[in-house]
Amino acid sequence: MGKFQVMNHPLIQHKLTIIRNENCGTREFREVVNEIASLLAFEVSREMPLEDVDVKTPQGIAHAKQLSGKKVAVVPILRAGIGMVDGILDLIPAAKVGHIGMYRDEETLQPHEYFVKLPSDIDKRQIFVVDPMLATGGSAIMAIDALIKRGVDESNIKFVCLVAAPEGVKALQEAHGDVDIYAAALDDKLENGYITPGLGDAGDRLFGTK
Ligand SMILES: O=P(O)(O)OC[C@H]1O[C@H](OP(=O)(O)OP(=O)(O)O)[C@H](O)[C@@H]1O
Ligand SMILES: O=c1cc[nH]c(=O)[nH]1
Ligand SMILES: [Mg+2]
Repeated sequence: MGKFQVMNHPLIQHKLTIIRNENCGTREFREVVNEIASLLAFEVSREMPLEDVDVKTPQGIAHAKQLSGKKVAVVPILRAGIGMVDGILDLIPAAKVGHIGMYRDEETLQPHEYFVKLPSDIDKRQIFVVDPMLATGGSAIMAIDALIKRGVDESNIKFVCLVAAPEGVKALQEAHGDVDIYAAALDDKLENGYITPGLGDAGDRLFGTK
């Protein structure tokens, strides 16, 4: 069973407070989302496997460590997930980036897939699916369905978000039990499909629409 973890690092919590504020403008929102994404990637990457390696320094041989696990792919769920990509690439610059386009019907809250473009070796990579918001869970579930359809094993997927609703966590765990879920916060509830208190519409706040 995959785990659900709230990342309580003080810098993550402080920065999340900044973007929750309704007076935080587009420029600052965009900047701080990337900063939080970096910090989340730092925390999540603690679990990456290492192997021993000897390296010749100017002074001798160091018995050192290097990453030994799968190469990484970051897969943002469009649009809002794009806001987290640069922050993660700052930390894992060699990662490839796939995109899954998904919009939620405002009436039914059902997700609709409109774009999928992934690295050709996606099934061999450690995947971080990123989206600031896990609300009903529909978009995350459908995005992960799209990866599984292309040969990805659920256990190679980590879902990283900023704010999660209890309803979304439950739905995602029920649909994809082996996916680990990481969030900066677990909020109270959904109201009319929006996470409450949440931070509003992440896509609109990132891109200055509406
Ligand atoms: O868990 P869910 O109930 O599926 O809701 C979460 C989704 O809703 C938002 O995207 P939206 O559909 O607003 O599209 P956008 O990113 O293009 O703004 C958000 O970025 C998630 O993708
Ligand atoms: O609260 C929410 C729910 C879904 N999508 C958002 O951007 N915000
Ligand atoms: Mg979306």
